[in-house]
Amino acid sequence: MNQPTTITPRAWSVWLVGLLIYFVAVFHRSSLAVAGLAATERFDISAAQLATFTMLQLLVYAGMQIPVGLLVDRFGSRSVLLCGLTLMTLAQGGFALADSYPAALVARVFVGMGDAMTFICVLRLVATWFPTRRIPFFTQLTGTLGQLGAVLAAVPMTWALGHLGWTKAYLVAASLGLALAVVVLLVLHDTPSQRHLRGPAMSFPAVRHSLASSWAHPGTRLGFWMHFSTQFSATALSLLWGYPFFVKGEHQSSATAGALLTVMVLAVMAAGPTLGWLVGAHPWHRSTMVLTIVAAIVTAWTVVLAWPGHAPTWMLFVLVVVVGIGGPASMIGFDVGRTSNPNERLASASGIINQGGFAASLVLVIVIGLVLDWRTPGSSTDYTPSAFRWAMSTQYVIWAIGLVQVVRYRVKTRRVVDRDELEGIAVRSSPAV
Ligand SMILES: N[C@@H](Cc1c[nH]cn1)C(=O)NCC(=O)O
Repeated sequence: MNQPTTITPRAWSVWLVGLLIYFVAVFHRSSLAVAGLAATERFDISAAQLATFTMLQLLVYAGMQIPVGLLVDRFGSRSVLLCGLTLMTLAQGGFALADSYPAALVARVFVGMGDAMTFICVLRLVATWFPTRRIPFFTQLTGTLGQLGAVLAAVPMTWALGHLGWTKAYLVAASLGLALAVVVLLVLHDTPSQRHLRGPAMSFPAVRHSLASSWAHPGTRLGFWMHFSTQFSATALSLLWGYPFFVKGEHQSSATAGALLTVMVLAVMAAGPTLGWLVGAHPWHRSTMVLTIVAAIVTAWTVVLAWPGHAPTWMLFVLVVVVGIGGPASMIGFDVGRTSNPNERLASASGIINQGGFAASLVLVIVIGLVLDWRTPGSSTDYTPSAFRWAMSTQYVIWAIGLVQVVRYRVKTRRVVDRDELEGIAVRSSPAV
């Protein structure tokens, strides 16, 4: 399959449809964040049971990445995207109608599964439909614009829950998927010349060989550890702990806590395209960019956590901007995976890499909860600033592991990658290393 040399109108339409589906997936994934109070009342559950929704979703998402990557390499993006969209739509419909906690948990598991089938498919479409030198930019743009789904989940969903009630609000959300499925059927082709791209049949030895070959390349491991090190802080803050940390740990008002989380999304928007351009122009320095960004995140957290009393509001804004940049920085991992694997292993390599950040986020979300409970007397959830300081400091362990691994695999990858060839990739057409 030849790489296109220009961006055709069909490439734009395929990308827009893929982006819309990813946007809807981020919307569904985040749609519980503003419904916490309504959920505790509807299902009569505690804060810990509410947090279980988020953990379960992250667990399913991370656990599905490798199987989904293999499915995309075997059946193509179009088929897997349709399957994911159908799952998300049905599951969100089920969540709308669920009236017990177990039923709601089952629905969230399937939302997580459908969500897990989205991003890797879109990455594969970008890598197939766009000229090689444009891939890093459009990959970043996809990740960045998709995050707007979280904004849609915050504002209109709050309105819908207040005005339409739980069932109607979630049913309307679910119906987005029906319209999109029709668009996928009409518009989306796996490649410029094929509606469906089918890879070789999957036998157990073939799957094992393909995964082992991807993992054996130090570039795939470098991508994994890059993704692992960069995004967990932003994910843990945006999905669960940001609001309580700012309000209870840093004595900010609810309005300021909301503004801080919104600014984090704006930082993602601003940083994504810039990083996409930088990665396309300087592929040899991708790991240096990641190391610099992680160092900045660690520094910002250290200033906030070491500040006597609670940190000033301006410093918290600096924190969310720097932490937010970690989201787009994690996308650099996919680019390293792309230039380290042949096309037929691209999606499964992306699946391996995508596990990194979500596994780290899941561990952090759980550990923060455990440390908060440990540092708070009795069974109260009235967490103190000191308890939050302990809990947030656990991130240092994850950063330390991630940074050591990024440095190790950067050295190993640079040994097997030819710099001229890699930088040539930015202007020629065939991914090689
Ligand atoms: N790091 C995210 C994407 C991102 C881009 N900018 C901020 N976040 C990622 O890995 N995404 C996968 C997904 O399914 O969302």
